[in-house]
Amino acid sequence: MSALIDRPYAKMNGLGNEILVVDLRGTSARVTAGEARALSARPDTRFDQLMALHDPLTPGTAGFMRILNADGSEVSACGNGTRCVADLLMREAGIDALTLETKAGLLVCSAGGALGEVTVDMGAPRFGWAEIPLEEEFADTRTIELQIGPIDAPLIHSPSVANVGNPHAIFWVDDLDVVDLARAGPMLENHPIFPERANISLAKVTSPEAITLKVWERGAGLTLACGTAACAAAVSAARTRRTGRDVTVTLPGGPLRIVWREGDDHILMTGPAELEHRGRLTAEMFSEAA
Ligand SMILES: N[C@@H](CCC[C@H](N)C(=O)O)C(=O)O
Repeated sequence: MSALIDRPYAKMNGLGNEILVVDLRGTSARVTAGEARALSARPDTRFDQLMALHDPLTPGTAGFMRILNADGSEVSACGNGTRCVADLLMREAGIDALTLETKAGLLVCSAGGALGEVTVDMGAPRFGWAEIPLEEEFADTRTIELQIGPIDAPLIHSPSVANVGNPHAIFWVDDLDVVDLARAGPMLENHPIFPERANISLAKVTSPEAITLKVWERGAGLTLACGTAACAAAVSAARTRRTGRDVTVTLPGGPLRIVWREGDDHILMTGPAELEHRGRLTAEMFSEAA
């Protein structure tokens, strides 16, 4: 019998990135990989990322978030999911700022930008090859040479890589449809250079303030938006002098504003969070969980 039965959930989205928030505060329950896959396979609880909300670990924070991808893998960061949880908790408490905690650290969140938008301080990016992590040493991760399959090699190559709480590879292109990301994504996500796999993006710089982006997410596949990919693309574009440090990143689901702040190097991500419906988890939802 699942320990999750009768726990409240909120089905949300951040620019179409499907987020399921499961409230486990006040319990010692933990979502297993099999339970996550079972929930993701259902139309009412389908998600790209599940945000399991636990009691705070650090005093002064609003909660600890365990993050699971649709394939059941646990990860350290999810930008769109963080905005969704922050929005839910700020509305619940009638406040306009709070701090959430993940395996990657503390995230300061505030109601900001346009009405209904949330800003998250995603912290400072990391660029060292071992921090991404990469399998072998690269002195400069602004551009790395990758051996890619014969079909895609002439079309996409030499990505920038960054860790913004999770690993990302950004391929710079003139045309976001130059390769079929649904086909190339799984091969690149599992490329031997990425020992923990990676999120894979195609990025087109359209002005010094604007990037368009398509993302193949590790553990979730093609999604309508990925907040951390937008952050990774923005900092990589600024590092390679393609843009300035304040950009709009437009994903299939819509735009995010990303500011890479001078001084402390922190990335500020601003965008919407939308509540679709609420419910309670039932035994039937886990009948086929492995
Ligand atoms: N959609 C998320 C990223 C979720 C985690 C990612 N798939 C990973 O495995 O690192 C976002 O909005 O950042």
